[in-house]
Amino acid sequence: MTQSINTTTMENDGELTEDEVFKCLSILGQSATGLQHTYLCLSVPGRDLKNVSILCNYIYLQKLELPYNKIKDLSCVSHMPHLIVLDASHNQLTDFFEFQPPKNLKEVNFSHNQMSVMKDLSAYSSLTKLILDYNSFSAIRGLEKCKRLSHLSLTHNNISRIRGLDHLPLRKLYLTGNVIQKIENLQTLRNLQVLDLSCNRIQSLSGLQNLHLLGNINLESNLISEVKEAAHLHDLILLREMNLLRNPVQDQDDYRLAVIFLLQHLIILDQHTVTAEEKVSAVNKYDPPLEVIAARDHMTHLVYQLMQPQVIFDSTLPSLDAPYPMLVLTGPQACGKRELAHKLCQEFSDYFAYGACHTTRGPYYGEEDGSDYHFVTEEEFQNMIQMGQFVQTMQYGGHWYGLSRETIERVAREGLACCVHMELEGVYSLKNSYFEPRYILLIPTVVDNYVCFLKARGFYSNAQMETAVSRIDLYSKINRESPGFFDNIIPCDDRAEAYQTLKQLVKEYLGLEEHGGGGDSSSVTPDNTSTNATGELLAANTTEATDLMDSYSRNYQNKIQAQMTPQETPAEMASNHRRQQLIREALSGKSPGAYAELFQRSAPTAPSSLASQSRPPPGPSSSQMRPVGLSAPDPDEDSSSEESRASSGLSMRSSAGALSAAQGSDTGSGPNIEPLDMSMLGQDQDSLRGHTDSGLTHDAPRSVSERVSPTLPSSPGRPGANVKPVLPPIPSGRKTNDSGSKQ
Ligand SMILES: Nc1ncnc2c1ncn2[C@@H]1O[C@H](COP(=O)(O)OP(=O)(O)OP(=O)(O)O)[C@@H](O)[C@H]1O
Repeated sequence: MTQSINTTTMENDGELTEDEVFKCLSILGQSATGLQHTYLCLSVPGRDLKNVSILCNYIYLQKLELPYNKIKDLSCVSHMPHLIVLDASHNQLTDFFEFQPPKNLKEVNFSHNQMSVMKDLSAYSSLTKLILDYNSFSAIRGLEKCKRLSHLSLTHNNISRIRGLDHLPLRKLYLTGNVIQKIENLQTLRNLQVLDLSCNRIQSLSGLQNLHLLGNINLESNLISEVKEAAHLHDLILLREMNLLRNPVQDQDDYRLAVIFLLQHLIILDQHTVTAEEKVSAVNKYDPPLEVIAARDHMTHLVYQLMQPQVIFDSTLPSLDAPYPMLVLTGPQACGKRELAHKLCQEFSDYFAYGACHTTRGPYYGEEDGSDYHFVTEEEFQNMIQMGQFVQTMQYGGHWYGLSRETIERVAREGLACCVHMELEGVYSLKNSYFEPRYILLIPTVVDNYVCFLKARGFYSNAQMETAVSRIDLYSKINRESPGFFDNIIPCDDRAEAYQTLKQLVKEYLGLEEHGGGGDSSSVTPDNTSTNATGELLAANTTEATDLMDSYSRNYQNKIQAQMTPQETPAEMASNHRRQQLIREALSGKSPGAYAELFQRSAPTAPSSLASQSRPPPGPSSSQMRPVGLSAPDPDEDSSSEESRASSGLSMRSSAGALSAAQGSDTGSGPNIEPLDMSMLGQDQDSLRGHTDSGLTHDAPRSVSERVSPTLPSSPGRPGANVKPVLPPIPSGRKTNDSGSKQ
């Protein structure tokens, strides 16, 4: 198809001439085979044209570009039924689409004109792209029938409300530079992929929730002030790019990490690529894995403890090599662990005492202060943290729970092992400490029964019950994925049965029963091979459990880790063998004297590792504590035995001495324990974390077996008055004697 053109060359002021048209006309897209696919295009930009009426003659034009002119009248378009693309941007048009609709008109650009009112565009149903930037529109209207409109740009107008767009197939919507205050009426734009609402007055991101194809949102220069607004976009899993620059929210601490955490699919935030490190930091900060929580908890308490004067707990340090015996019952809330712990401590009162944790929750009916928990205020609890009094803490259900050093100490002073109950996070945390408890998981296996029990208790809201139930899976997962994490697992659907199993197990731990005598009780091996309690399973556990001479065989995890640590030298092995033999003989009554000697040498000895240094004093009530270096010289100390020195950590004695000297503690006065003022140190929790991350890396969470050399003998029993021969090494039996040390 050819266009006949009258080539009159006369040029009037601002009037488009035929000559000009001729020069600017082009035929695009002509196919090699013929003329069928021609695309007739006229482009006359920036000529200060005012009058383009001559174009009435060019009825076959398909693309008309007249930007940067001074055109006020475009009625000539009425004569172009084939027009597909029209660009009349940067002109002086005041009328909106004042021409007969070309049937196939698809793209129109009227930006930078002087239009103020959008009118009905029903007749322009082929429109796919409409650009109306920099006009004076105050309302969006007339687009209802534009059923093919996928690109709409109305930037820099006076639009105050988003409306009139319902059900349009828009993929790109640009509304920059208006006066919009609220994101509304977009929920039917299911195809929307790009949304630009920058430079408006928007305060909330609500209203975007259903736009599931959104991949790019620009909200720069708005009034969004809360990070939590990003949660409205949480379900937009295709969202890859977002811009919140120049919003008040940018001033919030950790804004970027918080948004990255809330919108984990983002690739670009505020025009910067989101790095993998940022993603990991965000998760660690806002939804840390249990290990991370525990490591932080441990580091916090360790640092607070280290800030206190260093003392030795003579009740819990009979030997540096002998971990204080503890039993931890763990499992989801109200699985019966507290009740079972009490029962066990009653029945085995010669061996165990209940360690009451501190909590900020109020007492339930019938709960007595000091018996189930020590009930304290939030302020008291925080003070205790700052005084370095806790071994571990956790928040559960909005309340704090913590096991204080003094709780353990109190039981230890009685010459008993401490039995506590706690949630999984507490277990993780304790595993970072130098304690080596046995962990028994009590797990409901019939969820319905568990739910019934929770309901029957009448304490819990639905949300609390849901949390408790959901944590069953958490415990199971840990048990599945970390074999040996728990030393034993006991189904607790039937409390009486569970107690029998627990009792049996404890007897075996204590060596009060023959191995494998589990009878009908039911326990599960740590690798969760079965829920059926058979004597075989118990026997398997029993073999493990009764080897109390070796703290490294206490659980599989320790064993695995021990295997990964450097092997003993032959000399060390021989030495350890001799010493273990000595201990065994002492326990069996053959040579108590030798064992007692060994034991006594080690008691007043300084900590042998940083972990040991962290055995510091909890609180002012710890009358049993002595600052390191203040202990009276042990008359029985025998410097002749190098082996004994090694086993009792003598190699660190000098450093402990230095510490006490630095404290000026040779006056003999007790330790002056002050709460740690972190602000004085210029440390908040986060910077504290930073310090421990960098400066204290040697204290980063590690397993016990990593911290204590596997070459050291472990778990010797208590000398002398050893009426419970195979009980784990309970400190010194001051319950009945040695009152002199309890001042
Ligand atoms: N120091 C601690 N560290 C971690 N978890 C703890 C600690 N002390 C208590 N818990 C656990 O916190 C959870 C909530 O304790 P709380 O006593 O309020 O619950 P409960 O409804 O009485 O249930 P339960 O009978 O299990 O104690 C329990 O699972 C409990 O074992």
